[in-house]
Amino acid sequence: MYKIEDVSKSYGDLKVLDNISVEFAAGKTTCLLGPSGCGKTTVLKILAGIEVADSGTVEGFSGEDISFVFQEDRLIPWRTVAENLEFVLGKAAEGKENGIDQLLERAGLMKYREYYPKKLSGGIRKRVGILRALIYSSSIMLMDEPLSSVDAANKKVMMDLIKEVAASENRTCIFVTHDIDEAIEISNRIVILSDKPANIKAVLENSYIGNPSVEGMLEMRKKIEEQIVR
Ligand SMILES: Nc1ncnc2c1ncn2[C@@H]1O[C@H](COP(=O)(O)OP(=O)(O)OP(=O)(O)O)[C@@H](O)[C@H]1O
Repeated sequence: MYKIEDVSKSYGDLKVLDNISVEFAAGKTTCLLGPSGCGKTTVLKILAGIEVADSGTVEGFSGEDISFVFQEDRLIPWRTVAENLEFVLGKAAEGKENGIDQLLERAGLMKYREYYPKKLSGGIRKRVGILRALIYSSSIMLMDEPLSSVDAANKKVMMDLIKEVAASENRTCIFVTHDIDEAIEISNRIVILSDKPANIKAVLENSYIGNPSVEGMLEMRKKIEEQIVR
């Protein structure tokens, strides 16, 4: 089990997290859903060890292989798309060209294989960043609004890919978004955060995931909206 317990964090006088406790089920996807600026990125950074909590405990993350999709893309500018993907494989890259090409094909990005990042749109750079997180054989994926500048059709393709890799490789995924539909589509559990200082408003088990019924989705959406307006 991965978890944070009673975690608080301030930046100077600004209290961002107020005694937050969340459990993240291993091999499942947990969504952190909350308004812009409430502290979602700060939670991910604490999980990754990039920021340190002022108080509270973080369990299970240290020493794990983590892929982190940052809000802004962090592709290496002097490497092509394919080289950016190869890079995270390190020595394991040999013989993996097929895997890289399959992933590029699935994501509809094959034609950008030899492009350098500066020639790509923001949305395409984000999609390459997601592929990089998927191809790296991490046990934990931390994703910070990875689909924010991706158009609707490609969003669907990327979500299906993330779900497929997370399920087939039993990865623990923590996915940050402020988009309710994304949260419903991708996660097993949805943690709803209140505005600053962020605290847990509700934790909903998402019975919709993997169940394509529109009614199920609408019902889930209603449950979330009830928590958000409260
Ligand atoms: N290093 C920092 N120094 C000072 N303030 C910061 C720092 N990082 C974040 N903040 C502030 O803390 C608050 C929470 O930021 P955070 O990025 O965690 O929110 P978020 O929920 O991820 O927001 P968004 O959805 O807009 O990315 C914001 O008000 C932000 O301005």
